[in-house]
Amino acid sequence: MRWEKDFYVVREQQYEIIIIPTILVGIFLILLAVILWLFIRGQRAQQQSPGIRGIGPVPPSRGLSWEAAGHGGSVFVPLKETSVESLLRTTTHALAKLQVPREQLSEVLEQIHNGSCGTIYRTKMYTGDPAKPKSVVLKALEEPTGLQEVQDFLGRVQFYQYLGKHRNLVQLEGCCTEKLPLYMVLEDVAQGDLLSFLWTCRRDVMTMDGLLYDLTEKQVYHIGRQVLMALEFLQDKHLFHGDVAARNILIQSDLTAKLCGLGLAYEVHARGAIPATHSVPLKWLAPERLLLRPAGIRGDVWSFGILLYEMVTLGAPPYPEVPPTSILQYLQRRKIMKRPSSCTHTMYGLMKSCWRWNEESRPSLRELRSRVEIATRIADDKAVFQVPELVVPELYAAVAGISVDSLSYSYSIL
Ligand SMILES: Nc1ncnc2c1ncn2[C@@H]1O[C@H](COP(=O)(O)OP(=O)(O)OP(=O)(O)O)[C@@H](O)[C@H]1O
Repeated sequence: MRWEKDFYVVREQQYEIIIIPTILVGIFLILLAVILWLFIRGQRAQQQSPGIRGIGPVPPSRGLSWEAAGHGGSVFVPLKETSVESLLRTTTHALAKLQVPREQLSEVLEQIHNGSCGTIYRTKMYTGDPAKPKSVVLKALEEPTGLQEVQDFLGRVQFYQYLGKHRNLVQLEGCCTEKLPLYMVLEDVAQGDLLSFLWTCRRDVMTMDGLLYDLTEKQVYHIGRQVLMALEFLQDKHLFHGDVAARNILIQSDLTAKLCGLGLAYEVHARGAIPATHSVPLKWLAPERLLLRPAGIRGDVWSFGILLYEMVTLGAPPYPEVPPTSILQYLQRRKIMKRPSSCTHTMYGLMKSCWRWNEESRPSLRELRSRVEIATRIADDKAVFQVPELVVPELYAAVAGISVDSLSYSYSIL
């Protein structure tokens, strides 16, 4: 019996000899695995960090130059910052020359539009003589807002800065970007947009704020020529507008035209392509845009033809008999709008050249401008366009395929 007892003692000691080293080796292996995992994770994070921290603009495409895509004049704010405050701190420094002290702006804001990147207000800016404040328009980005929206807004400010001044583009006067709400301060083109002007010309209104509500053929060419000059300016910077329409042209009392609605031009500049989220009313678009093919300045030439149609019809919706969603099929049958009765053959000839299916066959902006200039010489300066029917904005919006909220027409003058 004794030998049996001894045997058990020996076996118990053997277990200890086997189990303890096994546990130790196990712990060692687990520790090694954890250390290895931490090391690999660190390496990966290092490799990925530029992509995670800086979302830069998509590389340019369709012949946009590196400069035009926002790299030439350090136009865009990289999203390196992790909070709105630090982003504003960094960018405000870059935009120092444009900063307008907030106390120069009146606190009384009159809302005039709900724009695509925030509310648009009219207010007064006190720069010199307090008795002579200047009327300005503010595009505002108000709280609550996110980092992406702030970056986008700042990108738009820098886009205006990059564009520089042109008589026929709405001018940036400055900005307030050191804290929220952010403001883009624009010159006030108080008479409003061309579409509202055209609709008012249908009414028995003679003048308002110094603007004569009459439109002759010569004036149509005068406005058209200015729009072409603004487009040439954009083209020289390897840009295009992408949304040429009467609703995106502002006019002054002396019929100076200023192109606004530069949102799409900014998007293309920043991202190198038209983002899928940016919708533009279909009836103004060239076939290549409707077919989602690469767009360019010749698409603006097409829309310029529609703009001429809008002017001679005093703001009628294009293709009134075609539902907006059927416009591509309509154009694919090689159909274009008929000559409005108020339109001369010369002007209709211009429209038709803009509406050539093949974009290369359409005239260049310079060609178009010289044709407009020649046509101006013989254009009628006496007869005013007349359309007796008044516009019902909701009906117009449905036929034109645009949202009624995007119209700036003041109901008070209906
Ligand atoms: N400088 C201005 N002077 C007078 N009215 C203006 C001015 N800027 C904008 N508006 C008014 O606001 C409307 C919308 O302007 P705009 O298209 O520039 O802004 P948006 O909707 O933010 O477009 P986008 O994103 O394309 O710039 C215009 O049709 C006009 O009625």
